[in-house]
Amino acid sequence: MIGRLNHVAIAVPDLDAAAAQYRDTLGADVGAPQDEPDHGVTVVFITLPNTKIELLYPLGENSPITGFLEKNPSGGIHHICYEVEDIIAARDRLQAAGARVLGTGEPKIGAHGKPVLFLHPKDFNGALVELEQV
Ligand SMILES: C[C@@H](C(=O)O)C(=O)SCCNC(=O)CCNC(=O)[C@H](O)C(C)(C)COP(=O)(O)OP(=O)(O)OC[C@H]1O[C@@H](n2cnc3c(N)ncnc32)[C@H](O)[C@@H]1OP(=O)(O)O
Ligand SMILES: [Co+2]
Repeated sequence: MIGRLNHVAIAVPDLDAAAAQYRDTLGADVGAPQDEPDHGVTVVFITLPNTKIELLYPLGENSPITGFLEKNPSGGIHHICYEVEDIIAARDRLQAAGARVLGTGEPKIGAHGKPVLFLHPKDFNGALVELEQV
């Protein structure tokens, strides 16, 4: 059911410094910061030949990554995003298998303008999983 790895997200305490490090030190193709108010984050996408890295920084007062950064003040890998062809079919299959879909259970539009859902990290080996319909 899951397809390609769309991105690996890293929560960072300083978005400009992290973007500069990927651009200047690692020599990567780094995009501009994008505010995602529906998700409570500002993101910077880094395009690699085979996938993307998503740098995450909290936006607003109820950001879902505030607690994560408090626990990991130097930053850390926050989630992995897999592509699916049909996000509703994927959600229904996962819920039938007992996995917890986060939020309302209805997909939101993600940073690429496509529907996304998140799965509880405790149900997936401690790794928060995002699904993106492509
Ligand atoms: C723009 C979009 C896109 O790409 O298109 C995005 O990615 S938006 C990316 C940002 N959006 C999201 O993350 C949305 C989905 N996330 C959420 O709903 C939340 O962040 C949760 C994953 C439910 C965590 O919520 P909260 O921070 O309140 O958790 P909590 O402190 O109660 O944590 C419950 C347990 O989960 C663990 N936990 C929390 N966040 C985790 C993470 N990212 N990876 C692995 N484990 C994690 C905690 O350590 C704790 O374990 P212990 O109990 O063992 O200590
Ligand atoms: Co993401």
